[in-house]
Amino acid sequence: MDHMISENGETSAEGSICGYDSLHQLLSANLKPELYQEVNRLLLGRNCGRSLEQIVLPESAKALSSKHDFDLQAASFSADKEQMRNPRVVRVGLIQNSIALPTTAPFSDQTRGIFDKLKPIIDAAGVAGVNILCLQEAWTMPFAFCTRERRWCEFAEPVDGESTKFLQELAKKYNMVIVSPILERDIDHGEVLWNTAVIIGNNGNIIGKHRKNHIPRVGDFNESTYYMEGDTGHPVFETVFGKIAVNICYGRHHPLNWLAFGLNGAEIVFNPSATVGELSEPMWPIEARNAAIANSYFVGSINRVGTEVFPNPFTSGDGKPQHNDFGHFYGSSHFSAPDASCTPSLSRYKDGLLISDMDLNLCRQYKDKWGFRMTARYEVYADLLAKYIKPDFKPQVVSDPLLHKNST
Ligand SMILES: NC(=O)NCCC(=O)O
Repeated sequence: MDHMISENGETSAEGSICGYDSLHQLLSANLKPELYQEVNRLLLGRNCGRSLEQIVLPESAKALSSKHDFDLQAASFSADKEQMRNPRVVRVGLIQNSIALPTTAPFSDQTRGIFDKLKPIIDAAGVAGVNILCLQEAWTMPFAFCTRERRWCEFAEPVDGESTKFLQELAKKYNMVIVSPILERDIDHGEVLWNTAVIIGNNGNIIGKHRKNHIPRVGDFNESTYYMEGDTGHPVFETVFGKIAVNICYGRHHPLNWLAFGLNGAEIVFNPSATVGELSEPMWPIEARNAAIANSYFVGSINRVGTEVFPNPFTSGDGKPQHNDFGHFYGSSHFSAPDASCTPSLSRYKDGLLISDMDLNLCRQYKDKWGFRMTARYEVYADLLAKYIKPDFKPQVVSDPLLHKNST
């Protein structure tokens, strides 16, 4: 197969951009092995000259992936052995998927179709011994927020609704923490909607929830039509497997959002997302990795896959023609680590489960090595931000006096 990339990155009729499935697959298919190894070292970080250690998965997980046609990948991050602490290795999973039925199907069938599609993938995570699993943003529904139509609100459900009940069973069965990002309907507070991640404990209990902090106002991401900025702060959930947090989708563009989860002690931050190629693909591998480095924690990035077509056309408010779809959700879910290493990404097109073993001791090891927390000088920035939010704030700009002399 020819592996050239078209200039505009357009999707070909076969549904793949000139036939490549992921950046790493593109590079490995086109570079000489010694060059690929060097590119890998730079792209994937410190482990990867030696390549990430492989995880041997049980045949039962592999069989589920073949039978139900989803991508199954696994890789392990390494950490140094310590004298005073035992390793704290946890197995973490990310699931990316396309929707199951057309957006014109009855809504309950659409949700049920996604449950049925995800069940074997979650089973695969379970039999593979995953301890913490995260699903994609608004996983129970098509990403209909582009439309601004009210009817898609019907997909919203309470934190203890149908999808939570479905996952509680599986969490209990597999002794697995599950992070479930849904469109939430807060029945007790006037039926208000939120973009929420429900944290389900390994005993099937609900540990808590987090509501998306930053709402996009870009392209067709008309999410402010549906819900408001979250009111839950930056909670870190202490689970039996480690301290986790959730930075939902567009929150990844806000370094202070990442920082806040870090200040609260997160060891793994999940970024369940829904984003499309034209808008964000070049940013995708950079932002999560940067957050993991800057905050000395692991990041799990998840994006849905496929193109979702809606019955009524909508515009992007940019003078371009109306259209019925958002563009291509490019998948590419992956993990990043505090030492700047990351896993190869899942496919741009296919449903998938990515599994990674990570020793959470690496977080402290990298705090000790780089001292970012010690050198951060938070008080300087606290002072600047306190001034910035005041109406009388004046930016600290020192102008060249000649600049103004010359212009008069
Ligand atoms: N779901 C969501 O917040 N998408 C916004 C687009 C982006 O952040 O790439």
